[in-house]
Amino acid sequence: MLQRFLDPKLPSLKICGITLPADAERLAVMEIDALGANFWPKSKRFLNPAEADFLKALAGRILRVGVFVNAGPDHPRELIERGLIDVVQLHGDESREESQAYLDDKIPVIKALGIRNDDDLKAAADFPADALLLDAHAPGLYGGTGQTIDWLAAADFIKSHPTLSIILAGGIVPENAAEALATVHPAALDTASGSESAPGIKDFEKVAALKKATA
Ligand SMILES: O=C(O)c1ccccc1NCC(=O)[C@H](O)[C@H](O)COP(=O)(O)O
Repeated sequence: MLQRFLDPKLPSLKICGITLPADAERLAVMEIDALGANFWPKSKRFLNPAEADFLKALAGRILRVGVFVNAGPDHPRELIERGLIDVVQLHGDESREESQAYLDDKIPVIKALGIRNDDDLKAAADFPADALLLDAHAPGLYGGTGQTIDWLAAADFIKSHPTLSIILAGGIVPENAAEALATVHPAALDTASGSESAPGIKDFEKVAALKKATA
């Protein structure tokens, strides 16, 4: 599933920040490629791992990504072992070594990077991960801000690094998703605030419009 999700010829959609079992089920029924569940306790979209067993039933139907911020090595692995998630998304200040350790353990890993400028993009190029998620720089918040990054710079970066798998995040909404794909050509789009009616509550009119724009 990860391979299909990251295939640049078939742009994918990841809906991040799900908190409700019914929303997760509906995303799977709609054949959305991936969902993100946020296990950072300070997120407005925090999903308590003790209440996340509903993710098990979605195995094989939708790629399940667990979002972590500076969680250390054990917590993400525990959720993988519990069968709740397929992929670890490191969305904090995690080091190259931490990310490499997931690759060494054959655990799929996405590293999110807050992008301010070209230097941040250059530094991203050799980060060890299955995919890089380019997000807006958000000190203290880390993600889910609705802020966009410089799409033209991201497009240049992708063009000059054709072997990298890049997910574009930050301020993706139904109104700009098609343009984001046409401009940047990422393997996938990722959205949290652009697909909800309130933090952690998905708006399925927006989800349907996002799916249409990425189809
Ligand atoms: O959404 C959050 O609250 C969040 C908090 C801390 C780290 C990551 C977080 N979200 C992860 C995502 O993958 C979001 O989709 C991404 O940051 C883009 O968010 P948005 O601009 O709201 O679409």
